[in-house]
Amino acid sequence: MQNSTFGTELLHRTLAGTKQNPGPLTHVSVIPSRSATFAEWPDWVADEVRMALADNGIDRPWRHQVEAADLATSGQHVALSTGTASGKSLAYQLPILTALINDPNSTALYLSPTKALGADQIRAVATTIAGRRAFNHLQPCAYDGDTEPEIRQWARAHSRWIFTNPDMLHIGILSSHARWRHFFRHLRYIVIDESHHYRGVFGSHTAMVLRRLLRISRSAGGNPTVIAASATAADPAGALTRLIGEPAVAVTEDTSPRGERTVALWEPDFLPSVVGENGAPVRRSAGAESARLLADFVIEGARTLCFLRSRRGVEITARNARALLAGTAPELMDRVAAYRAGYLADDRRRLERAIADGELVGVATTNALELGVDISGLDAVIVGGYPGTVASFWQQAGRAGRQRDSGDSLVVLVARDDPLDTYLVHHPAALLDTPVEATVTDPANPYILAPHLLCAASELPLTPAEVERWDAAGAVDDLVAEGLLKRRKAGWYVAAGVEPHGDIDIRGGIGGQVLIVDQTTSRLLGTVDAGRAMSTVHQGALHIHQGESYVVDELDLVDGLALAHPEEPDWTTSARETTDVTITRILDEQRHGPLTTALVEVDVTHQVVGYLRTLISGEVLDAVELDMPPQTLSTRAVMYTLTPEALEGVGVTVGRFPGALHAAEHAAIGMMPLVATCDRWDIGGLSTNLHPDTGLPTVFVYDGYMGGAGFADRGYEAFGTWVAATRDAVADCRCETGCPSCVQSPKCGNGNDPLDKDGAVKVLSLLSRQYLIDA
Ligand SMILES: Nc1ncnc2c1ncn2[C@@H]1O[C@H](COP(=O)(O)OP(=O)(O)OP(=O)(O)O)[C@@H](O)[C@H]1O
Repeated sequence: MQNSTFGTELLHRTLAGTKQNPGPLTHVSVIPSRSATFAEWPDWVADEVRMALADNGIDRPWRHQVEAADLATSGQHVALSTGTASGKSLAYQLPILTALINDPNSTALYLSPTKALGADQIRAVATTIAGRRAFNHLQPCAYDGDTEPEIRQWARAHSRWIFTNPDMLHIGILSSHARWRHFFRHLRYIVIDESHHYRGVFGSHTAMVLRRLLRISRSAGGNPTVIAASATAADPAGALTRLIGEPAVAVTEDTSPRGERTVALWEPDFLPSVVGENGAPVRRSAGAESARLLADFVIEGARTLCFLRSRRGVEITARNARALLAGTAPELMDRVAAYRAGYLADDRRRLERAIADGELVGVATTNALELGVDISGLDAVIVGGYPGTVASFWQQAGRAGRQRDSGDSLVVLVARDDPLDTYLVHHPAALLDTPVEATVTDPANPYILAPHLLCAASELPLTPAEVERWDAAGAVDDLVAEGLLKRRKAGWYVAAGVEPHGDIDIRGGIGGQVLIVDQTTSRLLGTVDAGRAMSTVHQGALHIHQGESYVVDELDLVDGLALAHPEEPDWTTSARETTDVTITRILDEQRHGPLTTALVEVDVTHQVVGYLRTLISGEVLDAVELDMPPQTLSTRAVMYTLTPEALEGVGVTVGRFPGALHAAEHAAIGMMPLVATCDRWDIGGLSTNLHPDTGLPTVFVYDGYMGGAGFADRGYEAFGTWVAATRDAVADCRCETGCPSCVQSPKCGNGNDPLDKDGAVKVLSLLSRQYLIDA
């Protein structure tokens, strides 16, 4: 192991208590500390701004802050991509505050993916300008779903810096842009904070909302410059360009100071007496292992944040850590708490203060604390389960370090029972030396584009130049044919009576919605995309809402209602569904000897046939049958075929085709997030030893959204990297015949049967070899 440092010492002391053989630690790296590089204040920065910052303890800017601010001031859209707590806020505050002082009419718009982050940023700005007359007329104000109607009216009339989110921008601002005309005419800057969050379907919707924002502002006479901030973005300039549809430049060199950071990768052991599906072994859960580490770190006096993927996981981990402390250090029990979205704002603020001033030593949290909230300077971060993207991992890791004492810190990633987690803890370079993944968006998806075209046309007539720029001619023709758009001299208008804004749920996905209602109180708990309702809120499904759990009593597809009641069972549910795929169009195809890969349009027909109930330990309680109608999804898929001869040539006999292809498909789905910014629940798959459209053994991996979300396209582009990593993940797993860490899938329609782990390694090796030979 490396030099004795804060992180490695803390690890050593923690490991002293584990008996596992081989030990849980699969890798340790030490990232050295770095000192700050300062720059001079640019001449254009208003004196009042400089003085306000100095009073807030900022005497000199770091170089990257000035670089980004200079670019924005010169009118270039800029993406600032530097580490967590590297002062990205200052980089946009400098040009905005200066512009707002110099031009008493100018305005600014701040967008964040969550309301909590927006609230945090307003507080930061309010603190900076508090008590200074020069800033009296700024009136920064939140404008989101929580803002009272009177305040909204006031904000429209008086605020020069509005803090909102893409949802509100779409439904509450662009839809009534005439009332915002003065604001848009003088709009100088748009901030897109945490811009890597705009990915997949949400990102594609947001991309269209931003294009609409820019056109409305320009038509009102404004000419805003976009400043995007993200702790971690691959190709930040390209990502921002894709998001706003206009050229952007990037600043990526982080010049803020940082303490030494030790990163450890940790794989929990198998549980000796627990049996999973089809007799597979089960590892100790990432939550249970994280609770143990959290308790250990707290005993060592290390201020620790522990990130878990679910709200339920957060509650259980905090409870388990406290239970462990009850036995060894009861005086520390009250210094461990849970934090997640869904708590009341006051409770959250209280917890944030308690974390900041050290009253709380250990906190289990969801990614609610990953975004922006200015909490840093902690000693350790436990990441309980890979958060899905390299970007999120670094964002969470970045909560430790800097500010306090030496700023040295320890970050531990605890693997979950999942092929991607297994792969990463055994291939540290894929996590630690890899640039973060490119965000995937697909605003050209006709199911996303068409409703936004209607919104755009209802806001201002669509011009031929815009239709061309948005590559929307086909979609516009379809909308005209449906009678929703009308062509007139000045462009396209919406037909009378069409009110398109309310039909788009920019986070929910595509298509209609099913309402989830607590039938004991008639309270609306939330909504789910109609296409996903049968697999997520079927009768008997466990539904978690803001940390409270509910069990669904009835799913009424005709009325679009799922009726549930509160219940805290000790099991979770996962739907089992059967799937058929038909190829409707081949978009691109490549032949590599016996292997053919293709990007295709497909119709996927699903039928939910039942669900499994699984105990928190991973043990399967039972399987329940359901009788549900089939439904069809038109989407895009990446697919491959192999000839039977090639499969037999690598030792997979005909009888083993189904198990080998099925296992290879599951693992590939689990590994897709490595190359595309998606979750395994965003995609689905099908494998068959003989597909009617190809006449060959075939595997499909498709986007789980109408029209696709761009994931299959990424899988097709990055096919070589994706299958090679999948092969390694399966081959490296220490189980004998397959487990959830490699080839079992938590949502398999066939109960994870048949699965042939050895066959999958042979198939994946063949794919990898063939693809490389002929690439
Ligand atoms: N030039 C500077 N000199 C000293 N401190 C600074 C400087 N710039 C920013 N800071 C401080 O660094 C801390 C982190 O800044 P900030 O929250 O803006 O970072 P961020 O990059 O936006 O964080 P996140 O990744 O959480 O969005 C704040 O406490 C801020 O006051």
